[in-house]
Amino acid sequence: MDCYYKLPVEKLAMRLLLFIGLVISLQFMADGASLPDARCLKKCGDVDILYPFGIGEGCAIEGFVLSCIKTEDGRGDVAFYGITPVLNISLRYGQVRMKSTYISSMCYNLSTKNMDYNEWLLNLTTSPFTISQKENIFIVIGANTAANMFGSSRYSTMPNMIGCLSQCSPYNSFTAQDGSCVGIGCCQAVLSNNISYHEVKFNTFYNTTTLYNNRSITDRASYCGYAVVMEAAAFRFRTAYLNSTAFRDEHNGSVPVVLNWVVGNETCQVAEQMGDRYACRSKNSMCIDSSSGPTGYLCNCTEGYRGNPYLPDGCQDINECDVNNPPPCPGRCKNIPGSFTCSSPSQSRTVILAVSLSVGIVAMAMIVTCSYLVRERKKLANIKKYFQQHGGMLLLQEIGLKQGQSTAFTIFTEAELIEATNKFEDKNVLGRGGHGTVYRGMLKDSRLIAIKRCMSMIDDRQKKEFGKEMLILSQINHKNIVKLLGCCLEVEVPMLVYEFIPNGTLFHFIHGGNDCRNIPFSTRVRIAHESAQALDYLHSSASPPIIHGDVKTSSILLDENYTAKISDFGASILVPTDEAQFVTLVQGTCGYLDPEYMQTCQLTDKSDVYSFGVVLLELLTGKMAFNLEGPENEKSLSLSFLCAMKEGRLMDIIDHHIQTDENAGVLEEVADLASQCLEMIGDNRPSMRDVADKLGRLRKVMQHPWAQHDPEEMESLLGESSVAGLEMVSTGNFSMEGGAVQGILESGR
Ligand SMILES: Nc1ncnc2c1ncn2[C@@H]1O[C@H](COP(=O)(O)OP(=O)(O)OP(=O)(O)O)[C@@H](O)[C@H]1O
Repeated sequence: MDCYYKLPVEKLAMRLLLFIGLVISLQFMADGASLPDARCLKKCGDVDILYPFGIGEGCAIEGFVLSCIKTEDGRGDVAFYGITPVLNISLRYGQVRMKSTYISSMCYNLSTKNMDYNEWLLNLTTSPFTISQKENIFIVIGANTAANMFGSSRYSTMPNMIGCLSQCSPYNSFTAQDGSCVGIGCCQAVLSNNISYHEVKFNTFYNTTTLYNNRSITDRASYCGYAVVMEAAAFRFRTAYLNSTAFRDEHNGSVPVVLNWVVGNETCQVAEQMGDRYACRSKNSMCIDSSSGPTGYLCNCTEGYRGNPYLPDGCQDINECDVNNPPPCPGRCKNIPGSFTCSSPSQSRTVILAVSLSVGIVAMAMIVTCSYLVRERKKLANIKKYFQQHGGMLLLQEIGLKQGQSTAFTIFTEAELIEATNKFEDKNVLGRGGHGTVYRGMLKDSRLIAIKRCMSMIDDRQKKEFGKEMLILSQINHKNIVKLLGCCLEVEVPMLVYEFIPNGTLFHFIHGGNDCRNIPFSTRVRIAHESAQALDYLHSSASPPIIHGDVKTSSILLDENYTAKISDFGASILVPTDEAQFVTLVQGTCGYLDPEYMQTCQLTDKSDVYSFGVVLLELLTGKMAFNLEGPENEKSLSLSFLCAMKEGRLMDIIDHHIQTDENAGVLEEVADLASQCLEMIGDNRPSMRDVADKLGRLRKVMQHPWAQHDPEEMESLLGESSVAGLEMVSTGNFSMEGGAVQGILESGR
């Protein structure tokens, strides 16, 4: 608004000098300042209370104690410094923004017809605060107002005086304008330095008395003049301030003012030596000498940190890579304490590649290790499972009980057998049977072994009893039976470990090569006798009795002296003690199978006798038990033999190598014995004991050729009348027995 009226100049000497609530006689040092604890308020109203400020004693450094007071309407809180409300606190710049009610004014008093002067002084001398020179400005508002500000600094004895005159029409020819404070209705002057004390004085020569007196009847305007130190950025002149109370009203009787503050009364250099009294507590903080005076200092967080430097650990690392948008590097940004590093895109790629590669390798190594561990664990679980499944525990118990007895039965680990056979190498295969493959192996103590690795598992009943049965079989100790040394139970299908018999099978001996047929008769009878003794032992002396179940020339092995050794009885079964439980297991080999067993499916010791009869026939004839390629009536050796016997053409079928005069009698006896073994009805067959005895006697006869010419001698040798009719044979070379067989074979070649 324009100032049109000229008021008589009247000096109203009303000077209000108030010593304000901000006058604080404080030692605003950090001396022994207590740190705020959890109960100290962190906020009051909208103001964040940042240490060294605090609400109440114990929460602030001396001189920075604020109070949190309810607003008049009771709705909110306001932080006060003394009687002055705090607007906000800046730690970084060491400033506090406050509401200043120290607005000096001069207004025309209707009753006294004079000007009323209301002048303020502000004394901050003993406080840590100074009025910021940079942020504040001295303002004089009025149509005809002149005011001086007398200021002083705590640090200087030099007074600081500023004067400002504001005039506008009608006191001069200029009209005031909104936003313009150039001496027309509004005058402003910068402070010469940071001041800790100031007082305002109006020049009474300039007043609005004339203007008031000249006003029209209806003009009720209040023509006041104002003088104030306030925040420059918060002030914008309006002409309405000239003829109304708008200036005071607008700011609710107060204006913002910015104060500087410092901690301590010393310089950084001194403060840093003060130990506990040094206010910069955070380890990532630094001291800054005060810019508002020669002494006192501020604390700031060092570069790369932010937070409150006045608190221990108050300065926290800034993650520059996160906070900067765009990020501070074109490549890969990596935050490090107090800073960050950048790697160029290509470096980043290399790093990424290297990292991914290492992560990949580590992951791979972990996967391999894990799968190895899982495999090993599974393997161990399987070992345990199979071992238990196959009756290993029972077997261990039994072995424990039988300790001290002569049995040397071993439970082999799979690893031992793998090592012994060089990982079941093909060149160690001794032969492949119907149930599996047999490998030669050598144990650590240089003992040779034969390992039977079966293809399929035995049935469930046998599974449970397997270990136990193995132990029973291992106790069989007969010179003509292959010794079962042990077994391996920790695999799905158990493996059997036998003593190694070096000279192959009887089958191979008879049918194997061109000269093999030329086996002396005595050797054949010896082998038959030894085999019969072994079977008799299984039937009669083993406890419990054992049926071999698969007697054939390929399950009779020959040792280094060509002594017969019955093998493969691991597949045989123990004779059931309960008669009702006759075995219904179908086993045996074509050509050797007991015809009665074929009908009844009941395997008995007489089944072994029948099969042995076929072995006898192979020894006598040199023919195979079953010849698929032969004519119909000659396919089965037993059938063609029985036929020949019946038709009286025995010699047609007997191996011509052994058809000598001296052999004839015993030959017929053996043939007769074979035919008895081949009886259709099991009960009509002799027992293995009978067969073994007879073969034994026949061997004696052959060793005493003279007896063949003396029926009495013969009878006593044979020990039975049936051989009375035995045809006497001339003396042969009977000395070529046992260990001499090899010599025979060699001389026969
Ligand atoms: N203890 C051993 N010592 C040396 N060789 C052996 C031994 N046991 C078996 N063999 C060899 O392994 C071959 C296969 O044996 P296996 O007992 O599996 O055969 P099979 O009796 O012919 O067959 P099946 O298991 O069907 O009865 C035999 O023919 C023999 O040559």
